[in-house]
Parts: sequence; C-alpha cells; structure tokens
Amino acid sequence: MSGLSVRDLRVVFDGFVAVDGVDLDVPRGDVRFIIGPNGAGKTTLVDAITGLARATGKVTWGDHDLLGRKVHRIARLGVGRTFQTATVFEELTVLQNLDIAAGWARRPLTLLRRRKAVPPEVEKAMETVRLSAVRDRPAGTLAHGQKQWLEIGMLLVQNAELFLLDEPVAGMSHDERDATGELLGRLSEDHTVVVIEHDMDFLRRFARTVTVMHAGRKLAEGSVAEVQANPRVQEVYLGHAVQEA
Ligand SMILES: Nc1ncnc2c1ncn2[C@@H]1O[C@H](COP(=O)(O)OP(=O)(O)OP(=O)(O)O)[C@@H](O)[C@H]1O
Repeated sequence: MSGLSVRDLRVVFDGFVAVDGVDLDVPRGDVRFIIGPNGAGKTTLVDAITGLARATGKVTWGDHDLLGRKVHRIARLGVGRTFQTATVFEELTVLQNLDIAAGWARRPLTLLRRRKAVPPEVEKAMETVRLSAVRDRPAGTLAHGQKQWLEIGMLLVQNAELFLLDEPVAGMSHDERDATGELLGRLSEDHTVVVIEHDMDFLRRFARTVTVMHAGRKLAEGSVAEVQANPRVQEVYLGHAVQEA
C-alpha cells in the first residue's frame, strides 16, 4: 500500500500563506525528518495533514483522502500525531493511560482497580516504548522523555500506522535522545515515521530521508548527505549548523 502523499498543499491564515503549494511523498517504512527555520510551515503542514488546519490540495494516506475529514476520523485511519508538549493524563498510571488510549477502560471503575490481565497490544506497546518497568507509576511522575514515549505508546495502541512527531526530543537529555532515536528505529520496522526536528545532531544520526522547508515551500529533499551538501539549504538553514559541526 502506498504511503503519505501530499499534493499542492496550501494553508492560508488571514491572507498569510503559511504552506505554499507543497508536494511530499513519504513511502511506507520511511523515517522522514522535516526541517527548516522557524516559521517555515512545518507544524502547519502536519496540522493540515491531521485535520487541525484548513487546507487545499490533496493529501492521501494509503487509499484514503484526508483533507476535509475531522481530526478523529483521520486518527482512525491510522494517522497519529504528537505535539511539542506531551498530552498524557498526569494523575493516571502509565498502564491506565494506555488502557484509555486502547479503549479498554470503558467504565471509570475499571480504571480504579489494578488490572490483572494486561491486553496484549498494551503489553506490546509498553515494551516498544520501554515503559513496562514503570507501568504503575502516575504519568505525572515520569521523566520528560518517558512522557513523550508514553504518548507514542498511546498512538501505538490506537493502531497508528503513520506517526507524525513534532520535535520529539526537545528538552530531552542526551540519553533520552539516544533512546528516542532507537525507538524511532523500532517504530519504523512496521510503521512510517515523520519527525519535525530542529536538532541537527539527532537528524544526522537517525533520519533516513530529509525534507527541508523554507517560507512555506519545499526547498530540498533527499538523504541527510544530499541535503547537507545542497548550497540552497546551507544558505537558508544548514549553513549555520554545518559551520558549527
Ligand atoms: N493559527 C495561525 N494563525 C496565523 N498564523 C499562523 C497560525 N499558525 C501558524 N501561523 C504562521 O504560519 C507560519 C508557519 O508557522 P509554523 O508553526 O507552521 O512554522 P514552523 O516551521 O513549524 O516553525 P517552528 O519551527 O518555529 O515551530 C508562521 O509565520 C506562523 O506565525
């Protein structure tokens, strides 16, 4: 089945063109990083794909057209998204958060009881995001990185196939970044991953392909090496980072 396809996507806010005719193809199984200076339109692009921003053009995931659908319908088609700030239920445990996301805890009372049997997909997601050991801890007591991983786990149990992650390693320690990079690798074994990221070191280590945006348009695309070697990219964005590296 084909992956994510975006054609001539345009998002206009009160006359300001935030995304200006973007085409994007992310094949299944890719780990695509989207980079670009502040205001390039990266988050707006993801907002449009996930139904949060009104857009024109065409967006398909597999056989499904996404534009014009409601946010929850797009999520049900297997498109999962995280935000820069994790949105987990802080008072509930890791397991309860995953249960809710999986739709297993249908009655509030079941949340208050300790589970005897953990549904297999919840168990699997906990292992994938490496949170099994802290399953009974309230999410509010988790480290910053663990909260981000819990959010990814919640998308896993919702059967997301395409993960759109907005700056997943912002504010993370070095070790947490490494662990997140490894998690992206595990996720990509049977999912497609798109990452908006500013951290160039993280990108060099974990991106498979890169799309560079600038002023609402796609500036360049290719492997990390190709994009880094592109003079236009160096001029608007990477020049700075390349010199620093
Ligand atoms: N709801 C909105 N209303 C008006 N303008 C908006 C809105 N959302 C975003 N913009 C503008 O659209 C442009 C693109 O913003 P966007 O957040 O997509 O950029 P970005 O590439 O994700 O930047 P950053 O790296 O800073 O997150 C910016 O100029 C921003 O001010």
